[in-house]
Formats: sequence, structure tokens, C-alpha cells
Amino acid sequence: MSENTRTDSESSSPSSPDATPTLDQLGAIDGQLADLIKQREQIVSQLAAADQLPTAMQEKAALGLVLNQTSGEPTPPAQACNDSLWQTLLHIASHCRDQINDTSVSFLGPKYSYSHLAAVKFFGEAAPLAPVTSIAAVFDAVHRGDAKYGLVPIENSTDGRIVDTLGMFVRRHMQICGEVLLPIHHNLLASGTRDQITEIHSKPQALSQCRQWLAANFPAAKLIEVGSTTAAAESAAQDPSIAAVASLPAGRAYGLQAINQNIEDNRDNVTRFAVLGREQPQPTGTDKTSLLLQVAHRPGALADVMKIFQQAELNLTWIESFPMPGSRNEYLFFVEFSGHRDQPSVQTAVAQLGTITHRLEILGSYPVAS
Ligand SMILES: O=C(O)C(=O)C[C@]1(C(=O)O)C=C[C@@H](O)C=C1
Repeated sequence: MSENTRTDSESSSPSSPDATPTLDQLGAIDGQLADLIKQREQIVSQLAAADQLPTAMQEKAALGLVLNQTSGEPTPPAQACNDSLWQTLLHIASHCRDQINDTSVSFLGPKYSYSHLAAVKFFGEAAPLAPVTSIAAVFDAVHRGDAKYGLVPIENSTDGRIVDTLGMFVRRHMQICGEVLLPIHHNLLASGTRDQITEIHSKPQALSQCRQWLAANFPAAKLIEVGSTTAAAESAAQDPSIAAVASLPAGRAYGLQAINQNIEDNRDNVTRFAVLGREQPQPTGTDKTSLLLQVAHRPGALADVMKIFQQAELNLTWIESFPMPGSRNEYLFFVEFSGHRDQPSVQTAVAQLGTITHRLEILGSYPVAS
């Protein structure tokens, strides 16, 4: 143990409750923190070498419990996401994992896309994040095992479902092991002045979330759909006639001016992201389960499905229909409800659903985000 880690009451705590603390005491505490983080790094690499390192998700759950004990509040871990002490602990955990190159997280990039901001919120600032250029590529990276986790937008409070994501779940079997809620504040960013703007670039969902504002303020501008909000910011940095709808961090990264801030039509604009990965999180008491199902094409088929949820007293939190690729008038359904797949009532409902559906996939059970 180094000088700094000694719990030295003379150097790190005030000599009496009324005495003003000194800068030395602050320095001593910082030294202890740095030393503890180094010790933590070492333990993480030793656990990894012994193949005993918990997964990033397990570690996150354990961190939540530690934080709850410290604060004395019975908050489930996932709900502590906005707390800055929580973010700091998560950052330290991701920093230690980064030393051993453990967890890679695939997301729709480049950096500073909303998907990137959501990945940082969930996995921590220092997690090894791997940007790709499309939602399909996130699924591919997790499917091939190039990334341990993936992060994709699934639903927005203004605009509804994210079609690219639901389409990929239909085409490729993939598990959900977590979710992140991110408030989305869009900004009009440009390298020139307001008068120079003739085109506005962004991801279709972002343009749609600002549709009324754009129509009222830039009725003559051409709206151009691109792969991500950061890709739009990149173009705006190269051409003063292009403005981007993107995040403020993207604007700062590309040296753009925020011509207008918070231009989303709905002030309560929130996007929900799904965390993709092979892991199956343990029940926490506040969990959610996602299913993909296909019902027979006959009257009352969906009503029969709903009856099963009603009888099992499972509370639905989301239901979306999605056209079946290649067969007109047939639909798949995404259903989410409160509860975990290990719960007996969920198991009974799933067994019954299996007898009346043509396709049934449990996409995952995971802690509810707030
Ligand atoms: O382009 C981005 O920045 C994204 O992360 C994608 C995306 C989306 O497709 O919904 C994510 C959140 C916002 O709703 C707007 C864009």
C-alpha cells in the first residue's frame, strides 16, 4: 500500500469538526482515490486472467447495489443512471475494463451520435466503443461476436418505433439484455450563417422529430436524409450551405455554431435504446420482457394473445405491429410487459402463447430503465 492509501486521519480528515479543511487534505484524498483506482485496475486484470471477471452488465448491477447501500435508498440500480456519483463509479469501472480491452460496444456512429451518448450513459465514458455506419451493422457486429454488446434505438416518444431496428429483429435472432432512456434535444448546427443555409441534413427520425419547427423556420430548405446525426454534422462542417440537426457534442466536435438549440417539436422527446447481447440478466424486481410473435391470420387471433396476458396479470408496456416481409396483410407483433422470464406467471403465459402463435421469440428480460 502506498503513502496515499494509508487511512491517515491527520492528513485526510479535519482535526476538529469546526476547523476549515486544508488543501493538503483534499490532495491526500485525491491520492487515495488514484491509488484505489490503480488497485481496482489490478484486481480486474487478475480476475480476467483467472477467467473470473463478471460481465459488464453483472458489474453494473453490483455497482448499483453498492451505491444503494451507500445512499441508503432502495433504488434499483437501473434507476440511478442520472446520478453523478453513479456516473463516476460507472466511469471508473469502464476505465478498468478498458485496460484489459474487455467489452466492446457497437453503436451507430460516428462519435457524438445520440446512440454514442446513450452508450456512454449505459456503459460509462471509458468503455471501448466501436462505431459502425448503420443499425444493421450493429446487429452484424454482435451476431458475429466482433462486439460483446450493441446499442440500437428502438422507440422515440415523438416519432414512435425505429423501423430499421424492428426490421433487423425480424430478420435476425438477437437478444436484448438492457435498455437506456435518453432525453433527445436536437440543435440546428452550421459552419456558416443562418442566411447561407439551403439544405438541412439529418437521420430521418431526427428530421421527423423537428418537422414542425423546420417547416416554420426553414420552409424553403431541402431536407436531406443521411445515416446518422453525426454524419450530418460532418457534412455541415464541410459546406456552409448545409445545416445539421444533431447533438450539441457533435456540433462542438466539428466546430459548428448552434444556430438554434432545442428545436425538437416535443419538449419531452425521449428515445429508448435496446442493449443487444447474449447475456441473460438475473431478475431485479423491476424487469421487463420483450417478445416477438406472429399470430395466425384469422379473426380474434390477437385477442386470444391478449387474453393470455390478461389471465397471467402481466402488464403490457408496448405493442407494435410490423409487416411480415414477403407476405401481404400479415403482421408480426413486438410486445413488452412488466416481469421477468424466470417468473412463473411469465413462464405459464409464454407456454400458452407457444400453442397459439406461428412464431414466438423471447427477445430478453432485463431491468427497466428510468
Ligand atoms: O443518428 C443518431 O444520432 C442516432 O443515434 C439515431 C437516432 C434514431 O435513429 O432515432 C437516435 C436518437 C434520435 O431519436 C435520433 C436519431
